[in-house]
Amino acid sequence: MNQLEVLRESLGQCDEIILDALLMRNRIVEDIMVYKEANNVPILQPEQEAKQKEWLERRMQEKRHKNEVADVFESITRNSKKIQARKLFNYNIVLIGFMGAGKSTISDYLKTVFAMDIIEMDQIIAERAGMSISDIFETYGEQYFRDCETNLLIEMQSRTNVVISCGGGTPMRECNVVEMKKNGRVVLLTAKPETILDRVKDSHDRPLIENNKTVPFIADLMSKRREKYEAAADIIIETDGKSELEICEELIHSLRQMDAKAE
Ligand SMILES: Nc1ncnc2c1ncn2[C@@H]1O[C@H](COP(=O)(O)OP(=O)(O)OP(=O)(O)O)[C@@H](O)[C@H]1O
Ligand SMILES: O=C(O)C1=C[C@@H](O)[C@@H](O)[C@H](O)C1
Ligand SMILES: [Mg+2]
Repeated sequence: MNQLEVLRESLGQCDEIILDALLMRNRIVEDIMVYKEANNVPILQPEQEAKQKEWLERRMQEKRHKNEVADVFESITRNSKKIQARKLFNYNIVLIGFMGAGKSTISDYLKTVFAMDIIEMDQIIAERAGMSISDIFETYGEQYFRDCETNLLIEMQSRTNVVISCGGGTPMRECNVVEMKKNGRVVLLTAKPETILDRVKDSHDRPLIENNKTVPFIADLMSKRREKYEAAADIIIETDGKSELEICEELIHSLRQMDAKAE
């Protein structure tokens, strides 16, 4: 063997070690999930990721290829999150609820903890149309916008482990609810009108309440929509006074309970 062949063989041995370690690591990630569920330990422990980052930082001090190694570990972490998510859910999570209930906030958090892809329905429909939601309503009418919502929900049925953050009015159309449920569990996020007002009072991107940011107006619109929201929901989570972590933990727990009953 010449030197090049020897080096290539050594590289191959390294790859074997990495591959075996990765396969073992992935199995352990799944085992941890099983243990947590069986022993009622919180599924989400974000402090654990911070500890792993600190460990890597310490181990790589003064070492060469620090950035390249950090990049590999980032990918390992991201893929571990995806493995955890797939172990928990083999469907999409569809978030519905009133403006300001926290659909986008909770989607972002689920992306952070489970590396799930997010579908912000309003944003995607606006991007595809090349205009704002208000302009779509004005130019093509609400019916057209609702058709876009229905088509996007149908499109998402070919995906799994995606978080779909619906528009506030998406579940008002019955056929949208039918499409959501074909490959998704529907999670209704709620909050009291006072909480909603407090959350949305400083933003100006919600045309339906822009000129009516008062508790009575929000309460009235909410009560008109409540029945349809609740009818669409597989699970309901009250978000008042709860952190993102608490809401997501409750969401995971309730979905898992629901899946266990269905089995
Ligand atoms: N659990 C929470 N605790 C405190 N603040 C929250 C919580 N959830 C959301 N918020 C805040 O409330 C505001 C509205 O939340 P978010 O944009 O996620 O609502 P949304 O349901 O996506 O609304 P929309 O239907 O208008 O898109 C944001 O500023 C967010 O930071
Ligand atoms: O509540 C609604 O009906 C709407 C809420 C927004 O998310 C947008 O989807 C649109 O402005 C309609
Ligand atoms: Mg949103």
